[in-house]
Amino acid sequence: MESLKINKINKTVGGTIQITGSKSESNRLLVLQQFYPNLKIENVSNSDDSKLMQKALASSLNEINIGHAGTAMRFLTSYFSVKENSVIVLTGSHRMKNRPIKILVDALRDLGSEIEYLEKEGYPPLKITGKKLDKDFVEIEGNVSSQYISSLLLIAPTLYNGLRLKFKGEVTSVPYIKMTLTLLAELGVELSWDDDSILIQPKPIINNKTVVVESDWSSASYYYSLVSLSPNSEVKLSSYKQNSLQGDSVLAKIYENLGVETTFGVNSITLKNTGNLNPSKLMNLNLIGAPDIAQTVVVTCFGLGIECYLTGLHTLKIKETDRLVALKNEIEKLGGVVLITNETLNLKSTTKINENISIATYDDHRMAMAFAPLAIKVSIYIEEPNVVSKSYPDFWEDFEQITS
Ligand SMILES: O=C(O)C1=C[C@@H](OP(=O)(O)O)[C@@H](O)[C@H](O)C1
Ligand SMILES: C=C(OP(=O)(O)O)C(=O)O
Repeated sequence: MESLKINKINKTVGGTIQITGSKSESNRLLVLQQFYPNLKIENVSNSDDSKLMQKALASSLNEINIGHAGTAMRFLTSYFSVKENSVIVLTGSHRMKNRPIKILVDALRDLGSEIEYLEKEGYPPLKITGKKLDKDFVEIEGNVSSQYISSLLLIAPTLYNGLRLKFKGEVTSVPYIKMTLTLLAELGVELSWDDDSILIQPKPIINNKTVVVESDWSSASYYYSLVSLSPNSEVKLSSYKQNSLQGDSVLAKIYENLGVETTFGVNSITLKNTGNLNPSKLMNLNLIGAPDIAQTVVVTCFGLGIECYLTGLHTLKIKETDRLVALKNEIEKLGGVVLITNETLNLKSTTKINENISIATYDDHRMAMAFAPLAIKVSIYIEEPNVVSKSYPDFWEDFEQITS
């Protein structure tokens, strides 16, 4: 097993980092570019997930393996369903074969798609026979993953009559649905969202358009954590904007309470440790709209010795790993106390952090990146450090640059 030792950081953290485009925005735009070839995309994410998406879209093979990339799996299921005259087997990593997809497949079948399960009912791999879909209304459950909804929305303007999508029950990770809708609207697609229904009008062609992808806010979260834990630190990140499509930009607000001030410049943000922290304060947050920053926030609070109570975490169980269990296991190795349910996490406040602990990463990029900032407090080992490439291949070089 490969493992990376990060020695306790003695320097004040500081520097400037350029992070590539959001993987969520990139993977949406890459699908849309297939429908609208006159769409140009700049600052595309260099993540494995976006490279896998590009490779899949360019592939002439009849079996495509998208590894651990959830958005690629979900978005391509709809994409290949409407790609006429194609028969594709869409598969992924062992974990992907255990991430549910039934809700999306049922919705696509209701619209007329031909999709078969090749192994376990409700899970990848899928055999998808592309065809023209002529229905224009579908109902879908919204509480398991917003990616199923985004996936349908991405093909919606290519359907002859567009699509009316009605939600059953509560909808999770809503900012990601808004991101999809905003990108469609930027391309000129007419749409509306009223209560439990989204209506997308057909749009067979668009005018020439260039979209510059904003850099990835989920990747920025690890610098928020570092700055919060490192007194007097200051880090500049580009290219970011105040009016973001990414729900994880809520970081700026959340970390105000964790001693980090965010200043928006031209295309950049500067994070500064203010030292304004009330260590007795309980961080009580609902992260239903920003599930990917849960690990970062928990580890920051642990490093600061602050109790936190996070809710809205039910989707964490079906991500790259069961992130609730993974967080509990690893924080408890470091000497913390974590109570979890299927949708909440309560970290108790502790003062001591065990040194030289080896953090398991469970094939989850965010486990590796979320625990790295604890090196401000203690020397730590990160197992399988290369997992970071799923979303942020340059993470370790960038981390090294500002911490040494
Ligand atoms: O649509 C997207 O780009 C994403 C939606 C979220 O998933 P869920 O909707 O499954 O929570 C998020 O966790 C994932 O990293 C990216
Ligand atoms: C959950 C994530 O990705 P996905 O669901 O696209 O695999 C993530 O990047 O944290």
